[in-house]
Amino acid sequence: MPGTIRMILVGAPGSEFRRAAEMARDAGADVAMADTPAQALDFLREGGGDMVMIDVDADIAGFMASIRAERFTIPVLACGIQASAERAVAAIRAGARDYVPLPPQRELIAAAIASVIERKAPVRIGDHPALARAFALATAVAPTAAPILVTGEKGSGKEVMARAIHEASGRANPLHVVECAGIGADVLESELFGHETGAFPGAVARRIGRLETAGGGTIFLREVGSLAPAIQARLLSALQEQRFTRIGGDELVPFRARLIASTGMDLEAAVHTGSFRADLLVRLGLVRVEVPPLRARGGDLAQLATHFAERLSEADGIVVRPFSDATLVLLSRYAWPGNIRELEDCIHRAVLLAKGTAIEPDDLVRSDGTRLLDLELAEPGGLQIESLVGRTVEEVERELILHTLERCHGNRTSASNILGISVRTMRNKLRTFIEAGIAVAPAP
Ligand SMILES: Nc1ncnc2c1ncn2[C@@H]1O[C@H](COP(=O)(O)OP(=O)(O)OP(=O)(O)O)[C@@H](O)[C@H]1O
Repeated sequence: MPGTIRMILVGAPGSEFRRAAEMARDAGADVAMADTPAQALDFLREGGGDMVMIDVDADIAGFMASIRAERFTIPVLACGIQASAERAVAAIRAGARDYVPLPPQRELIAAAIASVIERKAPVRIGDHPALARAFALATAVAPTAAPILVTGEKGSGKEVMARAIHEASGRANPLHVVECAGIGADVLESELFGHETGAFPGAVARRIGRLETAGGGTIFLREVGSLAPAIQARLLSALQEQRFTRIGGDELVPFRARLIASTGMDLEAAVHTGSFRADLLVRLGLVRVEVPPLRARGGDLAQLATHFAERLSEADGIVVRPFSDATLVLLSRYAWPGNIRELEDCIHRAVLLAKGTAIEPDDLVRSDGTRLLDLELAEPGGLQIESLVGRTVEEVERELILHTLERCHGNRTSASNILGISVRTMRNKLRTFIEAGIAVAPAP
């Protein structure tokens, strides 16, 4: 099933553990039962995994040390039958992310899975033409093996797009999501390519990497612009040769997976500064799908806000309140630099804060505590044509470009998308502005 997660359950094969495994399967996980931490490590080395649930009585500290040494980045939850609070706390101190009591409760197991792995149901809200065009392109190329580069601002829905492409591709294996930002280069290299025994001091056994476990499935590289140069070189070679070697080995492993990469960066600029390989960008960006920023998606905003308000109210057991008209206006005037993720968080806070019959402007608060009402927001459609009379087209165009760029926090691709011009045209215009000594918002 696309999106299935692999959970490794470590503990004595008693009935409570079997029951927990059944519930995890019901919650959508693919469960492998390991009797010991050593067997769990073998499972991880051979087939990878998305989360581990381990008996609170097992040597959790030792297990955590092993997975760190072997460069696994996997969330671990402790579980146990009538464990004392001290044991649960000790497990968390040893590195477990949470504690789940056994006998298992269905909701707790489901919540544990959902909290650790953000299993995003492929809900896709929105039908704005810019998004529809992006989906149409993505669907058209989905069945091919061509790599796809999904671009767009932070939180705009690039992973949602990648999941849609994967589903439309008909590839049976789950989507393998690999986070490239904020992870050490060594750890990421093992995660992707695997390693052989003795490849580095902690490599006590062979590990199979994502490129191998993915088989003929799809690998989604989030924030590909963060890849270290050595990994870029390895990845390029894997794409060119359709095979690769594990770290420290010389066996050639076939590479059959489809690659989807996402970026919120201007990769052309990264190529320019030398932090990203031009040849890799050509390979990865054979097909580009641009996810538009939320502020450019018109009516999608109200649709998404309503969807989140309903879903989050229900999840929190709160009565579903509609948005007042003033709230809808305020939502449409804010620029949403964090895009759909920011909208979702803001609506969640509003759902919790609202006390009246509707969600009011007062209930819209940013994560830093600022009320949207207190911000100076642009009036949609507030542009007075009269104010333009007497100015040259060139002047107005320049102002429009510079303001749009500023609202997009310097992101050239997003700004050109909103303006309906190519990135190349945008760059040429910006060059002429800079040459004329006009300040231009720097690229993010
Ligand atoms: N069309 C959509 N319908 C409903 N929810 C959406 C849609 N697009 C995005 N979301 C939600 O918005 C959030 C951000 O989406 P996603 O993770 O795909 O963004 P992203 O661009 O990949 O983020 P990042 O820049 O951090 O990598 C997620 O919670 C996702 O479920």
